[in-house]
Amino acid sequence: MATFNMLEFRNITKNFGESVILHEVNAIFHKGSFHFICGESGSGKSTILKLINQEIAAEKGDILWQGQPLKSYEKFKLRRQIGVVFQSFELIHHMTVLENILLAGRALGKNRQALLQRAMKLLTRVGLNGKIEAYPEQLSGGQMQRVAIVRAILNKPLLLLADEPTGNLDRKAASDVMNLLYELHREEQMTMIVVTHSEEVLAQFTQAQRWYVKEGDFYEQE
Ligand SMILES: Nc1ncnc2c1ncn2[C@@H]1O[C@H](COP(=O)(O)OP(=O)(O)OP(=O)(O)O)[C@@H](O)[C@H]1O
Repeated sequence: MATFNMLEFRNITKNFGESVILHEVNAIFHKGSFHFICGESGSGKSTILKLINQEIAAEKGDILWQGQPLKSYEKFKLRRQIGVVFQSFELIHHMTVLENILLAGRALGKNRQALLQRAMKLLTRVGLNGKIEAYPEQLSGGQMQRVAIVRAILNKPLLLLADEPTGNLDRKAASDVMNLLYELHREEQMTMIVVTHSEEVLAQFTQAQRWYVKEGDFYEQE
């Protein structure tokens, strides 16, 4: 049987106008692994997540997902397989915690009862089962991010992308959210790629793989 890497960048070049963000970079992300993407502000960290999530396209090269060019997948299929968490939580303010979470599942056409069960299990797991009827504005930042994480993993994606998930949180909430992400990665065998520029976060997880984006290059720290 053919073997393939879960996610692979092959000779990817990405420019914005005259700025070269990535120049012929290669990278491999294995199934079940946990990665940080680091680098200075403006270096291209979010750009890498946006390329994986097909929000933007590369000028040159291929991104392979499960051995096939990412661009050959239908978007809705990728949405089931790749979850995303943002710095700004991106919750819908007029919807309750549970409605926010179920909306993502419904959009992907899954059975409501199964989704509800999974949502309740995850909300209990992240300590928010008492908040299902609350609205986002009634939650702390750390709680909002936990809701966003539950929403992103409701459909058991193979890969979770997180763009500065602790960027809007105080030190304690940031540490709790990062611990939660790492634990969920272990419990759900979910591959994760987390963008951060926080030295504190990096110091907390020395076991994770680190990638740096710098002046068009994208490389793994040995
Ligand atoms: N749609 C776009 N059009 C033009 N330039 C862009 C676009 N998106 C990003 N850029 C530029 O590309 C560079 C990399 O942006 P990116 O958001 O990936 O950086 P980053 O490393 O995530 O930064 P930060 O840590 O500040 O969030 C920046 O100089 C940015 O201004």
